Amino acid sequence: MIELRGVSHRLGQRQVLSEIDLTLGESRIGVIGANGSGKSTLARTLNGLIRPDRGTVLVDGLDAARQTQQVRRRVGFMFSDASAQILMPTVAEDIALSLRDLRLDATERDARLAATLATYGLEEYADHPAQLLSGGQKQLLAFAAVLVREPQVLVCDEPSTLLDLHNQLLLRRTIAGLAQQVVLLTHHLELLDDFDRVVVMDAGRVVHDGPPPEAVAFYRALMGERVR
Ligand SMILES: Nc1ncnc2c1ncn2[C@@H]1O[C@H](COP(=O)(O)OP(=O)(O)OP(=O)(O)O)[C@@H](O)[C@H]1O
Repeated sequence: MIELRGVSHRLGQRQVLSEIDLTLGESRIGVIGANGSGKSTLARTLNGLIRPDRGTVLVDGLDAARQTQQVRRRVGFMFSDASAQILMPTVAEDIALSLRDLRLDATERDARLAATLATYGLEEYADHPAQLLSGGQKQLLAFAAVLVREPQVLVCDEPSTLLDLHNQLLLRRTIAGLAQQVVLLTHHLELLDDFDRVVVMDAGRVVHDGPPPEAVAFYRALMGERVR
């Protein structure tokens, strides 16, 4: 369970988040809104990547700004550019790096690595140069590297931006199959069809919060007004 209480944040002259109160308990939650509405900033507060100026973010009662290490074990974060998340030369090394700070014994570490490679169809690429994977495969590697840590929550910031239609469908299927709670920021509104809840942001505030069809309709109407 994630709770945001009175979360506000300024970046430069701009009030990027204003008094956000949210309790996020559903299994699949989408966050939508115009460019610059504050989605990424909000997402980054969920695992302590950004410490808000005011208010608190609690993950299972842990303060994301203070108990950051414990919160990061619970909340995995995926950035939109999968290439930027690749830190090691090969696929297996990159996934293994994610496990390093968990201090698992060698048997457990190898078992998790093997199971994760298999789950994401990356077994035959284990020793492959990670930067030479296709865009979709890099996305799968990014999923693997985050999920091998077995977080309880996965926050994905625009994971579909660079993907073709086939890989978007693959992403949708991958997300649908996850045991984790998922918070997904996206401009691909169709990814949210089967979600439990969609939060609409505008100018740093939550302006709508509800089931996907209503939330998407609200967002479309809001954007429609702006282009008139
Ligand atoms: N380091 C910074 N300094 C000043 N302003 C910033 C900084 N980082 C982001 N901003 C501003 O904060 C606002 C919110 O940005 P944020 O990335 O959270 O929006 P977003 O809703 O995720 O946008 P997008 O859909 O384009 O990814 C934007 O106006 C952005 O220009």
